[in-house]
Order: sequence, then C-alpha cells, then structure tokens
Amino acid sequence: NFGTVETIPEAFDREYLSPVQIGTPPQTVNLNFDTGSADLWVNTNETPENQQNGQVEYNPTLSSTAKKMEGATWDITYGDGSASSGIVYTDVVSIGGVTVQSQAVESAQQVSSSFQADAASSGLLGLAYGTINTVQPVQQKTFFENAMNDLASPLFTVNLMKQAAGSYDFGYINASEYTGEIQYTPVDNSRGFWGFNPSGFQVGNSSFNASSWYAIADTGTSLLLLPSGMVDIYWSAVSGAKFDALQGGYTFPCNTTLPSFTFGVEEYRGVIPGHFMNYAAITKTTCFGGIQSSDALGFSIFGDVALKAQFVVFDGGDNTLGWANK
Ligand SMILES: N#Cc1c(N)n[nH]c1N1CCCC1
Repeated sequence: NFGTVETIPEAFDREYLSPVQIGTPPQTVNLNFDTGSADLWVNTNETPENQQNGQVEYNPTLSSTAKKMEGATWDITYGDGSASSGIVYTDVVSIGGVTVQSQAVESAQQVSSSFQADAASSGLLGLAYGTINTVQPVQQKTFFENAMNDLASPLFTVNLMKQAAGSYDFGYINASEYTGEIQYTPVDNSRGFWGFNPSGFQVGNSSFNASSWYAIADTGTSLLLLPSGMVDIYWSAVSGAKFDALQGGYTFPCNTTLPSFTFGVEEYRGVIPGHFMNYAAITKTTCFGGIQSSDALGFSIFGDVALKAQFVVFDGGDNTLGWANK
C-alpha cells in the first residue's frame, strides 16, 4: 500500500509538523518527522502538567489497542541539547493511510524546556535507522521500518516547502513533486543516519568547487550546517555579513540580496535560492543566516534550509538517497 500526509511549517520553517493517528479509536497528534533520529515519542497523560504548554496528548488508557511494553524505557538527547524520556507502549499508528498494527509509541514522562515551549508539537516521529533508537532493553523499529515491507516501494519521499504545506509520501514517488531527473546516491548508514557524500558546492553563479565530505539529510534540523571553509566563502559574498559570536553565527543586513547556494551530489546540482538563506530577523535590520558552520558538530547537516528546495527520496530498499530540484 502507499500513502501521503501533509507537513506544515512552523515559524521560520524551523520545524514541520504532520498529523499522525495513534490508537483505537484513532487519536490525532501533530508530530515533528525527523530523519535525524529514530524514536517515536509523544506527550501523553503521563507527561507532567508543568512540562506542557497546551500540547495535544495521546492517552493510551483511551485506546483499546494500546499495550504497555513492560520494563521498557527510553531516553534521548538531541544535538541541540534538548532531551526527553519515559516509558513505552505499542499501539496502532497510521500516517496518510499507511498503518502499522504494533508500533512502539514512547510516552514522555520528562521533556526539556524547548519541547515544553513548543505548544504546536506533540512530539517526534523518527525516520532515521532503528539502530539509533533509544528504547531499552529491546531496541525498537521506526514507523517506516515497520511499514516498509508492506509498501508498494520500500521508500518515503520528503517534499518540504518554504512557508507552505508540503508532504511526506510513503511507498511511491509522485512525479508531480519534482522537475528533471532524480539523482540517486549511496547512503552511509553506519551512524544510523541517512548519510551521503556531497560532491562540492557553488556560491551564486561563481565556479563549482569540487569537494567530497560526509553529510546527513536531516528534516529535524532547521539550518544547513556545513564545514566552516564553505560557510566563510558563502558569507564573504554577502556585503555586511559578519560572524557574530553573541548570536552564534553569521548575520547580515536584512535588505541584502543573497546569492544562491548550489550543492553537488555526484554529477547532480541541487540549487537553493538565495532568499532561503535568510533564516530569521534578529532585529529590524539584522538577519540570521540559514547557512552556518557544522565544525562544532563534527559532521554536516542538510537540514530544512536545504531540504525545502529539494525533493528527496529516502530509499530503505537499496539504502540510497534520491535528490531532485522542484
Ligand atoms: N539538535 C538536533 C536535532 C537533529 N540533528 N535532528 N533532530 C533534532 N532535533 C529534533 C527535536 C529537537 C532537535
């Protein structure tokens, strides 16, 4: 079978939320689909009231198909320092008409401040490899891994948009969502991520700089995080841009016209329009850049700033990533 679900951007396209049905009768919660992690966790009746800010909850006691996974716990910390933990149920989970009968649903008994403040998000749905799922003592599979063998094709596609509704499609490739040909490239999943090797980059209409490095395709990260050498070259082309340690990255005058950023995947060239690199205004006149350094992380992340300019195929059958412009 196959299905499609809309994904809606929050402010600044900092995250995208999609409706998910959990339990019987179905309870709909909006979750942050994250190809950079592998836990499906959600605010529930077990999440302390003082750690919530109006989030919609999943309540397993109201679901006839919910089963507590005795002795199972989970505990996750993300790269930005945010964290959550709790216990585990299995229940029926459906996304866009694709149903998994027994999906591990992780109930949050603790969530850190950034999750507490994010009133629109009821939790995360991990779409990385299950090898980095945090459930103990028995590691659990992701929704996609559980659904994959029943899908028409063992893949999902990501079509994020700048400040507009996009979609996650499961089990099929919708030719109307992209232009040109899809460039497939092998995935390095040794660290549990959808890792790949970009082949270079280009700022605006200048020459292409061939270079091979490791990066991950991560819908759960807002920005495009690259080696500082590339980031310095990009912002050196923007008059008034400067590295502002206080803000933690490059800022630039909001009224500046920004050059596009092109990345290579083998012979393919993915183009990110210049205005996508204006992430958010800090003041009326100073804006924060959407391309920032990944040096502190140790690896590059193609987050939403890049992904919203592309149509991306996450193929779990042959462990490849497919890239296309749109
Ligand atoms: N940091 C970080 C991060 C990442 N690299 N992928 N997803 C992340 N988060 C999901 C919710 C909070 C952070």
